[in-house]
Amino acid sequence: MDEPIMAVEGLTVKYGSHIGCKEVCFDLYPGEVLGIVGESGSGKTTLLNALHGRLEPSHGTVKYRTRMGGMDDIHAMGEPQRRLLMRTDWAYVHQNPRDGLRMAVSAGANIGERLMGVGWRHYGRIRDNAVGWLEDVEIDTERVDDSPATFSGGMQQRLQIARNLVTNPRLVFMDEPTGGLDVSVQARLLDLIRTLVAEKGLSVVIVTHDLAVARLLSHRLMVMKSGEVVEQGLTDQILDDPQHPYSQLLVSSILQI
Ligand SMILES: Nc1ncnc2c1ncn2[C@@H]1O[C@H](COP(=O)(O)OP(=O)(O)OP(=O)(O)O)[C@@H](O)[C@H]1O
Repeated sequence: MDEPIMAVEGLTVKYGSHIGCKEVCFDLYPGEVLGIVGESGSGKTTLLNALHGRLEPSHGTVKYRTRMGGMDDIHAMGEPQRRLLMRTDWAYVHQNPRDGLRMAVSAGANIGERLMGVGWRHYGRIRDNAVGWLEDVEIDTERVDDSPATFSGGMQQRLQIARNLVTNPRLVFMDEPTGGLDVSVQARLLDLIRTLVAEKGLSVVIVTHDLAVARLLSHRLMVMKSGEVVEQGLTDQILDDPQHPYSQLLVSSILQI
């Protein structure tokens, strides 16, 4: 079996005396998609932010397997090293594409500048790559010089995904990537994400309150309530036969998924 790409132990975040998330433990393996589900306020975003270093834990560790093969504690490393990971190995897809895109520059530049950030310099190659990615995420390549501000919500989200994946990250964090979109747009986007994740063998941690999204994308699920993980396991197992009363409540609140 592969070695984990991320290992999380006893991760706890407090806001003053208030618990954001408590004693979270899991290993994430290459190519695995982990869904974090739970109602609003259950600690999903707190956990996601602690995983990629934006939030400092009160205790516990998050270790990440670098390309060199070692496991580095991401809270012990310096900010420059974390930023480098964010530019190269990691990607972050925000719920609101405006938080992950630069609206003042063209769609092509949104993709191209990530490549420049990892050292690409040849304009023609950068542009060709950007155009290729627009095709991959089903955006009309004639729109390459348009500002994302002129795109629909679904197009903006697809552009954000292209901008994130162009540098071939190994680990992608997603925060409600289909939230706020129409159901039909959501379905197409989910399909695209599922295809890209499988094709590129990405490891993904995805936060969602939508169990249908979790069912479609994730191999494994973690159910959170009041900052604690109340159940974790294979997605199908949890959704078909939830053991914890809170998971049972979540699942029964969905009529059909
Ligand atoms: N900056 C903060 N300061 C104080 N408390 C916070 C802060 N951010 C979150 N919390 C609290 O921590 C708990 C977990 O919040 P969090 O945002 O992680 O939940 P969530 O599951 O992501 O919710 P949502 O789905 O609504 O985004 C909540 O009780 C919330 O009020």
